[in-house]
Amino acid sequence: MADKRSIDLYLKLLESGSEKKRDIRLVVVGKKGAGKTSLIRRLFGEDITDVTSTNGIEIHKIKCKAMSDDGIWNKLDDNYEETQTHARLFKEYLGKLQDKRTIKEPVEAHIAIKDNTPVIFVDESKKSETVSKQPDIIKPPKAAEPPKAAEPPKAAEPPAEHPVNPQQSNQSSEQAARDFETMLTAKSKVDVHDKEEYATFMLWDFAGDEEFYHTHQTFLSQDAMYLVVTKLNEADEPNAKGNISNRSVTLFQLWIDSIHCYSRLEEQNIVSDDKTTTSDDLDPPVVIVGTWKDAVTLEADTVFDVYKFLKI
Ligand SMILES: Nc1nc2c(ncn2[C@@H]2O[C@H](COP(=O)(O)OP(=O)(O)OP(=O)(O)O)[C@@H](O)[C@H]2O)c(=O)[nH]1
Ligand SMILES: [Mg+2]
Repeated sequence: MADKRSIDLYLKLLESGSEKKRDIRLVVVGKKGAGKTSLIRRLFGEDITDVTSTNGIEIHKIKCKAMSDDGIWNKLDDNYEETQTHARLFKEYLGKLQDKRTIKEPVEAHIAIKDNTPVIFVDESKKSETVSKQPDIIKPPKAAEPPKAAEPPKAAEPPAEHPVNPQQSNQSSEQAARDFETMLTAKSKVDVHDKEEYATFMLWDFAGDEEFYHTHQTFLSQDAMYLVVTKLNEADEPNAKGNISNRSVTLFQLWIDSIHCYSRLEEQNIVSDDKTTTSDDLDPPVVIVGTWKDAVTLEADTVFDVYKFLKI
């Protein structure tokens, strides 16, 4: 809800928890016409006959569900977004409920309600503190029956219901709990025992046009992986070998340098007993893809020498 109270509450809740970000970004860069879009289409198993030059950046988003154990990532269908949001909310909500129930045993969770006040779960141990801090909260009367022995928390169970003032009970708390449960379990079929993690795989297909280059800098970051695509057949252009003035090769070098401006790991000097060696591990990771192999006329070794010269 967009009222002021809800927004404040929402912002507080945002600060109260955290989760691992599992999104992956793969950025594909290289000279115009190098075959970036064709490569991506091939990777997606799509047709490449109608590929046209990319304008700006084309972003592909693929929703994945990752098995944490075997590392296999599965593509999800279109309604993933809502399910994922609900799963995130619901797991957090359940975690909080379970904490309340298991910290103190037996736990007697009450729902303190006040009109225009968010639902607050008060546990016995903190009752006095909570009540004194929030004097306006109406404490529900104690249940006639003795509190139940602590049970293992059940998955989709709403907060325990206690005999409370009918005016209160009919209002926000129960309704909210019911709505919440319905929304999360019935509609989106969230499996709360689901141990899998969700992530979005984003593939950025950059335009190779040199006019776009200065804007590309804005989008390069260390939290990505890169594919640098280069036309192998242009390595045999005049002066290519050992000559940085070859346009194709220069642009290739430009991309490698630009990406590594964001390097997280400085080149490390590893000192061992007898010698000092240098680690070439650079972050972010870059995969080099040679395209137009079918059009290469030089020997493979000669092409390799051109790129070797660049000391990448
Ligand atoms: N012969 C040959 N043609 C290719 C190869 N890869 C791509 N092409 C062709 O090269 C042209 C340009 O390919 P794109 O995939 O649009 O290249 P791009 O790097 O995305 O180009 P921009 O988006 O303009 O930067 C298309 O006509 C492709 O069919 C290849 O390996 N061999
Ligand atoms: Mg393209």
